Amino acid sequence: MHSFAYRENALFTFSVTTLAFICAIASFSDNFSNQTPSAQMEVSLTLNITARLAVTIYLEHKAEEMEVKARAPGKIILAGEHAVVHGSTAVAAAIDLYTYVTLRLPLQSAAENNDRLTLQLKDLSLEFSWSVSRLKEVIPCDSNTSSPASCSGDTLKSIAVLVEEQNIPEEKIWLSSGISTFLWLYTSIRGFSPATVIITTELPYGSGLGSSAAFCVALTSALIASSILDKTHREGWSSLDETNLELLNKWAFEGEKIIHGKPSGIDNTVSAYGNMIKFCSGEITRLQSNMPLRMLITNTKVGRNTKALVSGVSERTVRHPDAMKSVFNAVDSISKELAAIIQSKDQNSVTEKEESIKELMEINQSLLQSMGVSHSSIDTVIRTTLKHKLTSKLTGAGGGGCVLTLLPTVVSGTVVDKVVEELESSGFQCFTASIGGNGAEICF
Ligand SMILES: Nc1ncnc2c1ncn2[C@@H]1O[C@H](COP(=O)(O)OP(=O)(O)OP(=O)(O)O)[C@@H](O)[C@H]1O
Ligand SMILES: C[C@@](O)(CCO)CC(=O)[O-]
Ligand SMILES: [Mg+2]
Repeated sequence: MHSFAYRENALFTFSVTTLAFICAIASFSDNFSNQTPSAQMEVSLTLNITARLAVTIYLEHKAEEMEVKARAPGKIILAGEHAVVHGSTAVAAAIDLYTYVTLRLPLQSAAENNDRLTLQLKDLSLEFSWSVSRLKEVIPCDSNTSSPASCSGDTLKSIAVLVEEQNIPEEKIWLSSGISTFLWLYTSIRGFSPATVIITTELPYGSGLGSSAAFCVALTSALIASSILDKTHREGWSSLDETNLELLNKWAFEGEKIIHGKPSGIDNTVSAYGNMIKFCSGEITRLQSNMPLRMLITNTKVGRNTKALVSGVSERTVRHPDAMKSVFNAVDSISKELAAIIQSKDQNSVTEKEESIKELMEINQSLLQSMGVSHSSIDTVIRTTLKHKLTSKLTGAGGGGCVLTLLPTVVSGTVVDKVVEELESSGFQCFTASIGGNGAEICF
């Protein structure tokens, strides 16, 4: 297991460094005054470096645990939600609201005194904890695979027993799928080992901004980062390399399957890779926006659940396959056109491009309505913004949740303030977020 290798490695380096340090001190006292100034400088430098290394490694060795942090962004879907599950193209962008994961792994001696896996959801003041032996007893061993695999129905049932034992408060029962996903991802990637995992998020839960994907991506990033051997301390956040990004995206997709049932993969992909993407049947095209894109995000605060909404659309598709096929085809065209406009370098004025985007959003919203995923709260936001000549569409799974309103460059701050005031007086919550930022990042 990684923590063992890490400790052994640290011990070895510690011994070698200490030896070098002692030798350096000995040579310092005997010969230092007889050396040339440049040789004296070299000895001082060696002493300095070895001393620092020894202290760092001593502290690391003395530390009882190793800590890795990761974060992953939420997203907005500009066009194509739901239809993307049925093979249409969709366009999504990362936003600068993140889910953060801190993974604390006890080193070997401390692990002997602590055999628990603990999950802390800090924003909700909730903590869940299992003994490692209980996890081993209940979760089948075949779930511990080194490459991304789906969680079988039987394993999920076993995990559900472990979640039930935690007596989640009734009003927070919607967390069950997230906690099952946590247990599946953790035990699959790190096996049955003790740890404390702390989660905080800036994203509203279950509101269309990809809280489930950001949770899966951030958690997987931290788990994968814990097995990267080069843990040289770096300032701030850094991205993962392409191989690890691909790996974590596959795991996060498996996690999303537990929460969503039948995800398209767009949410975990945009959270992992960041920026703006065009996505169709697993194929990712990274988009380079060539125009300013400002969106107001309104959270209707109407709770909903992506899994139920996605399966509602699938049921409608089974009942009316031909009609729904036409709907999905229309959405596919909308997404492709939108991606082309955003990327276009032609001389069309920004205003013209914004007019086209506005219309595409309107058509997309009508098609989402025909899929049965809109909601009266979404209609209220659309009507309110339309009074100010602004266009809105739902984003994510709909059924409540968040709504996007395009803010064209010509729209003044006064108009935006008025719209926000009106929306907030209806009990909604408005915010803006920067679009197209970084994807998953880690920090040691
Ligand atoms: N920080 C978190 N900690 C634990 N579980 C989480 C967290 N964030 C999301 N979840 C899980 O994800 C579920 C919400 O996912 P859901 O897909 O329904 O909404 P969403 O991802 O916010 O919206 P959308 O899928 O439309 O973008 C929650 O009920 C919970 O189980
Ligand atoms: C509704 C949906 O299209 C987007 C949810 O953000 C589901 C998915 O693509 O997995
Ligand atoms: Mg989701």
